[in-house]
Amino acid sequence: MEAVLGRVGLWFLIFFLAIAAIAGAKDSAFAAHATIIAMLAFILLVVTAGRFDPLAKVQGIFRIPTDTTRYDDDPVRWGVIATMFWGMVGMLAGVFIAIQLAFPVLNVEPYLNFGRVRPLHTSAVIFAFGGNALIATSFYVVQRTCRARLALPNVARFVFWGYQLFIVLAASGYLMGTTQSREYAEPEWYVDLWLTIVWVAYGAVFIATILKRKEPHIYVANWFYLAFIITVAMLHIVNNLAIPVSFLGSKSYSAFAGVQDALTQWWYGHNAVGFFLTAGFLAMMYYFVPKQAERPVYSYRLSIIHFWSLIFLYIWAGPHHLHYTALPDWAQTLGMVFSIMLWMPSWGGMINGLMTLNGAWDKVRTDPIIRMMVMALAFYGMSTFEGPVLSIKAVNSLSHYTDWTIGHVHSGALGWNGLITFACVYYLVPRLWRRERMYSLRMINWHFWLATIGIVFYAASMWVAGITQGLMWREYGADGYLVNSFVDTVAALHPMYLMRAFGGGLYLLGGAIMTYNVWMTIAGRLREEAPMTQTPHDPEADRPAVPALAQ
Ligand code: HEM
Ligand code: HEM
Ligand SMILES: [Cu+2]
Repeated sequence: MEAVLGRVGLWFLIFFLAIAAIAGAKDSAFAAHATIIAMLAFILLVVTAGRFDPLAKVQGIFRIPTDTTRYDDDPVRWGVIATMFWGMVGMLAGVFIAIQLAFPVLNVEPYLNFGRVRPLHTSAVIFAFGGNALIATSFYVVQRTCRARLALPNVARFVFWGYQLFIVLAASGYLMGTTQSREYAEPEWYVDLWLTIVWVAYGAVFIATILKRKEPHIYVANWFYLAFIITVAMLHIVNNLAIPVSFLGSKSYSAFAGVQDALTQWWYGHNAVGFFLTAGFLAMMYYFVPKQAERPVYSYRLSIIHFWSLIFLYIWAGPHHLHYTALPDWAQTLGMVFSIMLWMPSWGGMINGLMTLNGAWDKVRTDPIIRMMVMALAFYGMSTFEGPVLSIKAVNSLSHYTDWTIGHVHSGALGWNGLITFACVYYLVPRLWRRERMYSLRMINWHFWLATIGIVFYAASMWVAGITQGLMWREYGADGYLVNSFVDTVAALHPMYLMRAFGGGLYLLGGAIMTYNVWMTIAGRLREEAPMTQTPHDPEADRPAVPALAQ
C-alpha cells in the first residue's frame, strides 16, 4: 500500500511540475513537450491509483509469455516489437523524403517539409530502430553469455520505457521545428539530458549483469556492447554541451563555436557511425552469426585484435568529414590516414563473421537467415572499403556534398545495419515467444530478395547521381566560367531520384512482409509451405544397395 502511495505521489509531483512548465513555457514546442509529460504522468497516476495493470494488457495483446526461464526476457520482447515498429516508421519517412526530393510539391509546410522529416528519418532509423535493436539484443546476449539474470530488473524496464520517451520527444520536436542543428544530435538540451539519464541507467544494467556473471570469461560480443555503451555516453555528453537560453524554453546555444564546433560535431558524428552503427552491430554479429550457423567464431584471436584496433582508430577519423574546410590541413590529413588504416580492422570483423561459416556454407542455400547475415557482412565489407576511399582528399573533393555520400551511408545502413538486425529479429522471435520457427521461411526469403534488390537500386542510382553532380559542378568552359548552374544538376538527377525512391520502396515492402511474418509468429501460427530446399534427388538411388542384392 505504501509503495502504491509513494508512486502515486511521484506521478502527481511530475504531473504538477509539468503543468507548471506549460504555464511558464517560453515557446510552443516546450509547452507541447511539457503537455506530453503531463498527460503521461496523469495516465500513470490514474493507473497506479486504480491498481490497474496496463502492462499485463500489453503482455496479453502481444502474447508475451510469463517468464519462468532463468533469464529476464520481457524487456527483450518489448525491444523486438519496438524495433519493428520504429523501423517501419523510419523507413516510411525515408521513402517519403526520397519521393519529396523527386517531387518537391510534396513539401507540406510546415510540419512535413523536407527539413523537418529528414532528421525524423535519420533519428528514427538510427536511434529508434537501431537503438532498440541494440538494447534488446544486448540484454539478451549478456544474460546468455554471462549465464546470469539481468541485474537491476526495474532499471532495465526504466531503460526501455525511458528510451521510448526520448524517441517520442525527439521526433515530435523535429516536426515542431525545434533543433540544435547538429547532425544526428538534433534534439534540444532537455531531451539530451533525459537521454543521458537513460543511457547511464543502461550502462549500469549492462555492467552490473557482467559483474554478477557465473561464466568467468567475458565473451567478445560483450566487449563490443560495452565499447558501444561507454563511448556513446562520452560522445553524447561532449557533443551536446550547451547553455539553455531559459530553463522553460527549448532554445540553447552550443558551448563550442566556429571550427572547434565543427570538429566536435564530426568527432561525434563519425564515432556515432563507429560505435553505434559499427561496434554495437558487430556485437550482434559475434553472438548471432555463430549461433545461427552452429559454428564457433572463426578466430577468437582476430576478434580481440580487431576490437582494440577498431576502437583505437575510429576515434581519430572524424576530420574526414571536414576536408577542405577551415580545419587545419594537418588535422584533415590525420583524419584521412586513420580512415585508411580503418580498412583493416573493419575487414577483420567481416572476415571473422564470414569465415565462421567455414564448413557450413551450404546453409547459405538452405537457411534464409544465414543468407541475410552473409549479405549483411558483405555490405559491411563494401561500405568499409568505400569509406576509406571517400576519405582520400582527392576523391572527397569530387564526392563531398554529392549523393555519393548518401549512397555510401545507405549501403552501410540498409545493407549492414538493416539486414543484420532483420536476421537477429528472425532468430529471436521464435525463441522469445517459444515457437517452433518463424511463421514463414519463404517470406524471409522474399524479404531478403526485396531488400537486396532495393539496396542495389539505392546504391547504384546514388553512385551515378553523385558522380554526375561532382563532375557537373567542376566543369569549366573554354571561357573559364562554370558550364552548369546548380539547377542544371538538380534537373539531371531527377531519374536517379526516382530510382532511389523505387529501391527504397522495395526495401520498405520487405519490411512490411517481415512485420506480417513476425506478427503471425507471435500469434502462434505456422504457415504450411514447401520446404526451402528442393534439391532434386532420385529416390531409387537413395535405397541401400545391400537389401536388393539379398533378395
Ligand atoms: C526505406 C529505406 C530508406 C530510404 C528510402 C531512405 C532515404 C533517405 C533519403 C532520401 C535521405 C536524404 C538524402 C539527402 O539529404 O539527399 C536519407 C538520409 C539518411 N538516411 Fe535513409 N533511407 C532509408 C533507410 C535508412 C536506414 C535503414 C538508415 C539507417 C539505419 C538510414 C540512414 C540515413 C542517414 C544516416 C541519412 C543521412 C545521410 C547524410 O546526411 O549523409 N536510412 N535517407
Ligand atoms: C572504415 C570505415 C568507414 C570509413 C573510413 C568511412 C568514411 C566516410 C567518409 C570519408 C564519408 C564522407 C564524408 C564527407 O564527404 O562528408 C563518410 C560519410 C558517412 N558514412 Fe562512412 N565510412 C566508413 C564506414 C561507414 C559505415 C559502416 C557506415 C554505416 C553503417 C557509415 C556511415 C556514414 C554516414 C552516415 C556518413 C554521412 C555523414 C554525413 O555527412 O551526414 N560509414 N564516411
Ligand atoms: Cu566518418
